[in-house]
Amino acid sequence: MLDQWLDITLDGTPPVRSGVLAAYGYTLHAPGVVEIIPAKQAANARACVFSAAVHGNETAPVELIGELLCAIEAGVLRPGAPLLVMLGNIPALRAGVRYIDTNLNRLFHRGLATPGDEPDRARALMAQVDAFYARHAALPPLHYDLHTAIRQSRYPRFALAPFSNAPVCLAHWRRLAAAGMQAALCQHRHSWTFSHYSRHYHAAEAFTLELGQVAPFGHNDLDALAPMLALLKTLAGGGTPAEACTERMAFFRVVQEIRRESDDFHLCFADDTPNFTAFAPGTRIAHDGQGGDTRVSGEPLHVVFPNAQVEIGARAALLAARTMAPGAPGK
Ligand SMILES: O=C(O)CCC(=O)N[C@@H](CCC(=O)O)C(=O)O
Ligand SMILES: [Zn+2]
Repeated sequence: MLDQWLDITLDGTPPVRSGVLAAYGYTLHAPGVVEIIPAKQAANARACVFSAAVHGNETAPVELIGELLCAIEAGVLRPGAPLLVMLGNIPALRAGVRYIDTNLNRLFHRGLATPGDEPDRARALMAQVDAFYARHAALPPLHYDLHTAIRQSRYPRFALAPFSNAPVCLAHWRRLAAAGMQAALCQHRHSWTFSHYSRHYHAAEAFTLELGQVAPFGHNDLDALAPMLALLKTLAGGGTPAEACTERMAFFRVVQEIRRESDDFHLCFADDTPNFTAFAPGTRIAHDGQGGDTRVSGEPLHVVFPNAQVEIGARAALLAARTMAPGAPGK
């Protein structure tokens, strides 16, 4: 069943809703939401949420989670931790597009009152996460929301830490370094993404993980993601993840968010500029008919997720400053 989970989700016709095997039980709680409960919970187990396809055209994370579920189904991986696997935007996944009406990854807020299919899906996903963490309240909560980026990147694999007053534990960064993440970006304010939801409302170890560039199914470089798959398997098995020195990663903090305020908006650099490209102080980055010009001030800043085509009022780019690696000598 688990190895056909993507097909079942896309067809919308699950043959069975739950099952019990020797090593684990599973329950389909909702379309695209499956929970795996180990027969024997490991001592180091965390309550693990792995989500993918919050943007429907980001296929590498779906393939990666498919590999994980196949390993469990084949008996190669014995679950040792409760695991909630979620596919975010199923209609967008079917259509191979980022979203249908609005960006699902801006809607994860308990006060969300907007009507519509994507807001309804955000409410359903938030409720599933709440119920899962409540069922496993004795375990540390963890949420990896897996994505791929629209553009090329100077660091193809990078982690975003949602805004929080509590710093990220050094061990969490060290795990991501061992899993092949090449950079980290700490958000400077609430952003109402799915990983932010778990961090903000559940104090989970939560990250958005960018795992390369958007590509159609079958065109993703899963070899580059082998260390990340190993981390997902270790967490699902309830094991102790490998750690590596944080100096392997480049660290950044967001200092400014550029929003598109009007139709008359453009970015002042080439469309193929990779994520994390640095711009010197004084450089004009964006022009908006309503908001005016945005220029780099103070220190060189690195542009991340530039996208002039976003909805009016939405984030069109982040500007980030380089910081020291946490735990590096001298810190
Ligand atoms: O490449 C892009 O422009 C967007 C890739 C993407 O979907 N990124 C996430 C990041 C979430 C966060 O800011 O934590 C998003 O934009 O939702
Ligand atoms: Zn995404």
